[in-house]
Amino acid sequence: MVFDVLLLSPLINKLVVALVVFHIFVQWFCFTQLKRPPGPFPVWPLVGNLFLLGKIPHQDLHKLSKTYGDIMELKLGSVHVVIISSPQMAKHVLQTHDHLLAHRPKAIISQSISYGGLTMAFSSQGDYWRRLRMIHASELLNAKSLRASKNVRDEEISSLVHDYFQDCKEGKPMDIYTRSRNASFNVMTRLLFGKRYLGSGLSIKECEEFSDIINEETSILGVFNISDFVPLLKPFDLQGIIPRLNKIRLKVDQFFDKIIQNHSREESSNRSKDFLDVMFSFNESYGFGKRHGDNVIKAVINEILEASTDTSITAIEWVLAELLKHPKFMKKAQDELDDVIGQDRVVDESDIPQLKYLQAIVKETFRLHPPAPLMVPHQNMEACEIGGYHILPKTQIFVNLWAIHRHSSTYENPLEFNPDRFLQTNVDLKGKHFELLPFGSGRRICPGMSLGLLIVQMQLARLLHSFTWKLPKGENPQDMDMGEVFGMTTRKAIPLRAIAIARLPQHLYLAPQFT
Ligand code: HEM
Repeated sequence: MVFDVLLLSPLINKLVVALVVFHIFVQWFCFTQLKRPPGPFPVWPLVGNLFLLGKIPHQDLHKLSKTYGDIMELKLGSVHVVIISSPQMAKHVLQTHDHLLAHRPKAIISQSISYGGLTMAFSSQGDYWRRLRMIHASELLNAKSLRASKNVRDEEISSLVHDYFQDCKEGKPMDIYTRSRNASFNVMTRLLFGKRYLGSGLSIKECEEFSDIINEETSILGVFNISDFVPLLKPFDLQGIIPRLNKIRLKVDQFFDKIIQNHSREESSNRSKDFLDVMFSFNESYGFGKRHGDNVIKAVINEILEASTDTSITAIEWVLAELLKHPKFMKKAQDELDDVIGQDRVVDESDIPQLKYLQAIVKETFRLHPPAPLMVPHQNMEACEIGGYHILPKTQIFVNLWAIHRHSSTYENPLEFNPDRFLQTNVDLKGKHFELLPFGSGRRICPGMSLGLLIVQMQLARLLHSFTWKLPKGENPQDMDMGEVFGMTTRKAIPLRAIAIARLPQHLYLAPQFT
């Protein structure tokens, strides 16, 4: 109605046309004065290049990079965005100019979920962020802490294998993502505050509460919020995001408040120190009051749970999907497991270094299906240069792993799933080889890389060693849908369901005795 009135007025029409022409002229002028990265032209007022992005942005950006190059600039609404699509350019961003480009943009959803930027991923570089990284490294994620928590991982994986074994007798297809997620959630909640939450035999109400929170958070974190890019639209909240965020925040508050209270009550008893205790000391050292301190704890614990489970389970689901699609690689992995482990014991974490083929499969899957294909956006506060191009201050930098991992300068037949390509190379996943960066690189590199890798490699080793996997009757490997759905992590659009058939002696499937 409003648009109709506007369009009917010739004067307003002329004014709009004049403004658009002026806007395009200003852009052209600025563009020719400074050497800015190439990008689609013209850039429309208000929306910029927003209409170029569809449902799966990393794939759209990959296509655009074929026209505009390995570094390109887009304007999404009023925000300048630079997209990095080659290993060489990624090295400029994550190594050469890392110190300038490791800030984070403030977005409505991430600010709310992180209690206003109190988490590691969404706080800007500075003392608070540095100290958070330090305590994560020294108290939870370093080699010594990982060795100390081995029994927790062993128990949860054995429990997962036991559950699969019980259910596989019926020969029904099983949902891989949900089961695997429960196992790694339990690992994390036990490390963080000494409690198992998800899975069989536990308080149904608490489990459901917890599952709900996590599902809602995962789903909203994957929403592309138009108000972040077109601030004029912010008051209208066209996607109805604010009420959803308020609801989530209330649930997260209630859930974690209970955990913090129970933990404080148990303080006097003789339990061993966990990560919540570490966070209480962190708050004390900063002199945070009760209210702010509790928010810090809720934000940080919530982030670890989100960051650690969805990413690793997404990877596990993709590996199994690729192996079901390419049974010859599944056979090679199982032959290796039989050679190294045999069939009269289960896999142990100490076996992983010898499982070279399994490691190659994991690398190849991370290459084709990086769980976070656009990483977490970086930002520069000051103007700088990348690869000879001028970058305006406060530009959002997206490193497109999906494009980098398919770059023809590095990979032969880049679209083909072929783990053998990693057998003769020294390329690892630790952020030093810019052609394979599923965990990022530089100062923002994923602090949970070692734990994430352990979860992925161990679950896969146990699942492949313990079971033969088949697609449900009537489903053909060649016809398997490998489509993606964009979100906080990029999952398989059609969740994988597969049939497991036990392949080891029965006593290797016993339920663990939880410590
Ligand atoms: C397969 C598993 C995982 C993958 C693929 C993964 C991937 C990533 C990526 C790509 C980033 C962004 C790097 C950047 O922006 O430059 C990141 C950041 C982060 N990850 Fe992970 N991650 C995994 C597991 C974990 C685990 C197990 C934890 C915690 C226990 C964790 C905690 C974090 C945190 C806190 C950040 C933010 C770091 C910062 O901004 O300083 N991740 N991860």
